[in-house]
Amino acid sequence: MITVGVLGAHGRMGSEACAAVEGAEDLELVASVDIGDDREALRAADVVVDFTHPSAVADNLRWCVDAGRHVVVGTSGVGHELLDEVRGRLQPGQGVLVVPNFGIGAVLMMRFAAQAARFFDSVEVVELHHPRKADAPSGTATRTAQMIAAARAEAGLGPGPDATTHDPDGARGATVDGIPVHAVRMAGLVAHQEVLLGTEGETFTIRHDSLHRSSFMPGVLLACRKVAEHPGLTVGLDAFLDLD
Ligand SMILES: NC(=O)C1=CN([C@@H]2O[C@H](COP(=O)(O)OP(=O)(O)OC[C@H]3O[C@@H](n4cnc5c(N)ncnc54)[C@H](OP(=O)(O)O)[C@@H]3O)[C@@H](O)[C@H]2O)C=CC1
Ligand SMILES: O=C(O)C1=N[C@H](C(=O)O)C[C@H](O)C1
Repeated sequence: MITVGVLGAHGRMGSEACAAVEGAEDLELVASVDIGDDREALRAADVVVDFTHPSAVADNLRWCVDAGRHVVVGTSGVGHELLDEVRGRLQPGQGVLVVPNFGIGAVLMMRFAAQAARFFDSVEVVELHHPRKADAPSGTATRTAQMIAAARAEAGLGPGPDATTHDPDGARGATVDGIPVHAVRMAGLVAHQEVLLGTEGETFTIRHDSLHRSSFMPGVLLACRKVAEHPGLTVGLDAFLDLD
């Protein structure tokens, strides 16, 4: 039996994760912690799962690592600096898994986007989410853009063609590692993303839709089961899936 604690337990993802853990025969939910609660309860957990807020995740992650817990981070907004710091804080045998998106389709979308990126002149990312989301661009879009940029750099490709010289309102969107990223917030949506690729006479669109937060739960449970078997810091669920 693997014991699990959830941070952000009252939130949209945290509550879903608590229910999923409670429904799994090989996992036991031993701590449900939300804002204002004492994190000490998490010491009873082999694995702590964080679904809190981009402004809270760094402090939580430091606390969990220093408490010697294995950690699964679902919260968005974990940047390179924090990853480097965490790597240096880890104790031998301790596993931390940071997952921009637990959906299997989203993991594949990111992979396929990176695979396709070198074959097209242009590539842009459009992420679409529910309007209660705190951060933009999404963690998934950021990770996708980073993977695309790395693949293009490896192939010796730079940014896509773009004649824009006048964009006073930022209509061309943000850029992540040089890749344009656009964020839509709209009532009725959950979590969606399109990767648009184009070259002479041809376009290619990769789209993923999470229609319900249950889509993330198989990935969350897999992460809880496997994180202790992967000591060190891992980014992305890919490493825990047999994708090749
Ligand atoms: N990796 C993935 O596959 C997915 C990741 N996410 C990410 O997960 C995060 C949470 O999303 P979501 O569940 O929709 O957000 P919610 O706002 O619904 O839930 C967050 C919960 O965490 C609580 N909280 C905030 N700060 C702390 C803290 N310091 N300690 C403990 N609890 C805290 C909030 O309390 P209060 O409301 O009182 O502030 C709230 O109950 C986001 O970063 C989101 O992007 C979401 C979906 C999938
Ligand atoms: O806030 C959300 O809802 C989601 N957040 C994650 C992100 O920022 O990528 C994952 C998914 O997109 C849902």
